Amino acid sequence: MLSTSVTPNEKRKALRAGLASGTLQRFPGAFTPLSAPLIQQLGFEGAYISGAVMAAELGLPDIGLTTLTEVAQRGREISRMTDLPTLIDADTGFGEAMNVARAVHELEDAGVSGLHLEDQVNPKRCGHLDGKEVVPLDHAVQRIAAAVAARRDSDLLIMARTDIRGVAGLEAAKDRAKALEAAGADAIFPEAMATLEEFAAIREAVDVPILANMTEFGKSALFTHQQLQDVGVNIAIHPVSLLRIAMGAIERELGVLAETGTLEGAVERMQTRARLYELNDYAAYSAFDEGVFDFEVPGRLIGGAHG
Ligand SMILES: C[C@](O)(C(=O)O)[C@H](CC(=O)O)C(=O)O
Ligand SMILES: [Mg+2]
Repeated sequence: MLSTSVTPNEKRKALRAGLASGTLQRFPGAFTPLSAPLIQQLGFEGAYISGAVMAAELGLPDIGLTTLTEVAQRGREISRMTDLPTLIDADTGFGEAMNVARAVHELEDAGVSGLHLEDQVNPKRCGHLDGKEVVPLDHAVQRIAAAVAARRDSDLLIMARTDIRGVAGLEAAKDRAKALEAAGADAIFPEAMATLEEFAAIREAVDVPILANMTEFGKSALFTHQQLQDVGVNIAIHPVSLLRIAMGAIERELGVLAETGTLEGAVERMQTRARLYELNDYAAYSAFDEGVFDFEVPGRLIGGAHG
């Protein structure tokens, strides 16, 4: 009820343990706070909080227009709704090294378990588009070093994302991954890897956990969790999938309403009221009410029907 009873530090420790377990950690993108308990109930190991989704929900393209305030707020809203670890997209860190430090503090206070910082120039773009640019190595290293130095909880996971593969190829991605690991990154997010062999090459290049981004309509084929685990990937994200599924269904059913004037025929495909109330733990609130409003003072019942 209200919020998870698992503390941010407990989630951070769970994230690190999962990444070290040798079992692929599966992190679908929670596109709303309500989708976080669904991810948990279906048995996934964590929830990803996508920057592209936050931008899209605001009707913005994924080019770094969301503010740290908006991102931290969403990180808090989603993290409070699940016992699972949450990994958030911190884009390029909202500016230079000092801005990165501030972003780490705000996201840490929001209760996320980990964050990733990318080496794109500002304004950034989706990592699966062409025409990206990355900052020089020393600038990318500076961002990670600033983040590692700024965190107050040493269990907060600082993940370095590099977009350089799409700019300068796989060898450059291996070199940059090593440098970012040396700068203190706890994990590496090699963006837009094209094949399983490329993931295997990054796996061989670094000792820290690596992430696979299984986003649709991008540069990577949609490998299965088993395929990714077999080449040593430690965590797979499906960042925008839930938003895409939801918006696809919404567009289809709204079309039916526009055409027929009723959604009667769509009800069977909808989430039921009962299921919604399960997800937001409605019963716990009723129990809380009863406990509070039927509080008994000797000789007198306060609130409820008698208060
Ligand atoms: C992972 C990502 O950074 C995100 O914001 O979710 C995006 C996802 C996408 O655009 O499909 C990305 O740059 O890959
Ligand atoms: Mg992003």
